[in-house]
Amino acid sequence: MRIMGYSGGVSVSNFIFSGCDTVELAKKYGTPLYVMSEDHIRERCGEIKRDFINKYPKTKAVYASKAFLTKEMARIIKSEGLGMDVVSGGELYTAIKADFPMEDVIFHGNNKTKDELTLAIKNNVGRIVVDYVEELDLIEEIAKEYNKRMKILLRINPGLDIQTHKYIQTGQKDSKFGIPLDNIYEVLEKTFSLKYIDLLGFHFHLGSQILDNESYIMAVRIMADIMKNAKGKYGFVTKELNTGGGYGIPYTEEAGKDLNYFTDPIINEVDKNCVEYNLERPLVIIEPGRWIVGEAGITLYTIGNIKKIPKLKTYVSVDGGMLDNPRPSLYGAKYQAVLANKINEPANNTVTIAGKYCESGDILIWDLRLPKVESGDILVVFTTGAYNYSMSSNYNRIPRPAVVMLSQGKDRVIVKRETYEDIIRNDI
Ligand SMILES: Cc1ncc(COP(=O)(O)O)c(C=O)c1O
Ligand SMILES: N[C@@H](CCCC[NH3+])C(=O)O
Repeated sequence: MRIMGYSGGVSVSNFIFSGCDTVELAKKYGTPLYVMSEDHIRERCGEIKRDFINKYPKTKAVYASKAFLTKEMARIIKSEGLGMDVVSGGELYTAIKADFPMEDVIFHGNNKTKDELTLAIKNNVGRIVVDYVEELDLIEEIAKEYNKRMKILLRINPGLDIQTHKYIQTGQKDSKFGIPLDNIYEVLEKTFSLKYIDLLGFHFHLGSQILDNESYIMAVRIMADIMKNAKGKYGFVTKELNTGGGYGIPYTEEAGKDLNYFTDPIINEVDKNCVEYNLERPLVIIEPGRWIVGEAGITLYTIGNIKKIPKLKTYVSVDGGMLDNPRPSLYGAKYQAVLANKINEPANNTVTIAGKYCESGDILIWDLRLPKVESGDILVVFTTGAYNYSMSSNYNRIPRPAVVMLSQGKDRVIVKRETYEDIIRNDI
């Protein structure tokens, strides 16, 4: 695997991440502990600016905040000059509270509630991405009430089955997301009839953890066709084309991909089609989430129970599991890990890393090669920056871990560890 941003490499005996000793972090903050590298996040944002925004005219990048969002993360994204994609009232509220510029926020969702849309419209979010025709009426009604004209994009379902886990595909025809190709013109006509809605263009999102770039090329062709027809039929000029996110990252054996691998073919295909159809090239937007934060995160655990089943398996239990990282149990996702305090010892043993929750499916890693494991060792699981903290839960009434941010060898807490009091806070 590619260990990006793990600057500092390996010390004498402990694993160093982003310039900090992970065993010391575990001692200082306790475990389980989410650890994020601000240096890595900023490196990724830098790559986006260098190889996309500054390389091509009329481009914009927004961070898909569902991957990992806290107020501090919103401040980092703001300072990097990227926009933000939110998908719920809670994500939007976090952005508001972090003073994120609202004109740079794009609001998505396949079933946004009236309250959520009202919050978005009152706060002047930059774009609402409309997922279904009736949503137009709801936006029109609220926008009229607040006397605002809302800028929108239409989310098109391109009907493409891409290669990724079934649960994280979104652009296939049989999906809850987006307007089916067959309904586009009826939705367009409805949009043009509304007074408080300003249509800027189209959006697609194919899915997540995509490792090829062909799917994006195919989707752009489909969108170009829509842009051509919208111009031909209605004289509508597409000003913005949002090509979604989904760029895959290495978890175990996969090869890491630079941003260019995805974005160059997207831009080339948009340019090519616009020339061919005689269309003005729209602003091209990308929405990566995982690619920005996935490899920026690790999780630290302390090893407890070691259960050896003779001639079968060794279960090594950690003090976290499916609550802080539901991806293995949801998607069969695979992770790589090492013992932070035995980084130079040979990995001669095969063990299965189990969580501490009351579910047999609470397994973090099957058949992991590790040095001789002892209770008290610190396990580092890599690539947990995306869709771990953001998908964590309180099952079994267990408090969520803290999140520590590392920057240039210094650590700071950006989310406090939950307490038992937090768990019962809203109980009556
Ligand atoms: C609309 C939209 N944009 C962007 C993303 C970001 O996806 P990823 O984190 O895979 O880049 C998602 C999540 O899949 C999404 O639903
Ligand atoms: N939660 C998913 C990604 C879904 C992205 C949202 N459409 C994952 O962990 O891979």
